[in-house]
Amino acid sequence: MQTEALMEAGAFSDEERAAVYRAIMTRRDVRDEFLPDEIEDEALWRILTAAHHAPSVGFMQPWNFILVRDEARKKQVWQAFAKANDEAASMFEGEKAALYRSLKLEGILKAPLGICVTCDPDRAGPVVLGRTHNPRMDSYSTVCAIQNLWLAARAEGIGVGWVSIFHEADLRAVLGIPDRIEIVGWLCLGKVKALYGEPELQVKGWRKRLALEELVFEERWKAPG
Ligand SMILES: Cc1cc2c(cc1C)N(C[C@H](O)[C@H](O)[C@H](O)COP(=O)(O)O)c1[nH]c(=O)[nH]c(=O)c1N2
Repeated sequence: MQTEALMEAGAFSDEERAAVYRAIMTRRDVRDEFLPDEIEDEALWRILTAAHHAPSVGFMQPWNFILVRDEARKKQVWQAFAKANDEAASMFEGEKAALYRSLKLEGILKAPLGICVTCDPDRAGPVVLGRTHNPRMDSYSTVCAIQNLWLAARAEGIGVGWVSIFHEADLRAVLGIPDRIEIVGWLCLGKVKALYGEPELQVKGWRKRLALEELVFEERWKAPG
């Protein structure tokens, strides 16, 4: 062990621990609660720094963050969403379809900042430590970065909404993203008036949080029920 490279690893103080869990429990996906106020550069950089400190396979750090503030560009992104969302609505049936159409599933135009998070599979060369047997590991790493960003934003009082209802090719065309780069998420960021206390999809009757007890198994897989 290279002891000179190690840091202290004890549990956090009660207050620090409470703050970490508070960020986790009160993080919400934001669609409609955005305020128009700009996010300060310092806060944005702290949030992006948190994202950049996520774990990544082979420490490849495959992410990029494309910051989009231009209204015309956001309008193009929204149009790509609107097309896909219409298609999505037709995939549900009956009451579910009606409920789907009543949901607002993005804040692309309302949020002052859009961030397209991408994954570059070539960032660390063709053979990556840890990705040798599962090529999806670089995408998973990028998702870890998004989660760090989401939690740091919560601590900064900034809301984040993840929008995934797009044809990837449409977003690629709008943002000039080359084919070899994967688009992992479109994030809407902005200060917020308030947040839902529970997931909005639960509040609006789409789906409830599952009981953790039914999801944790000892030793062997168990079919539900
Ligand atoms: C990969 C991925 C993709 C999406 C989402 C999340 C994630 C992780 N979510 C947000 C999702 O609906 C939300 O996280 C859950 O409903 C739980 O709510 P809270 O995040 O706790 O508020 C989401 N929400 C939405 O309104 N439109 C969308 O396109 C998406 N896409």
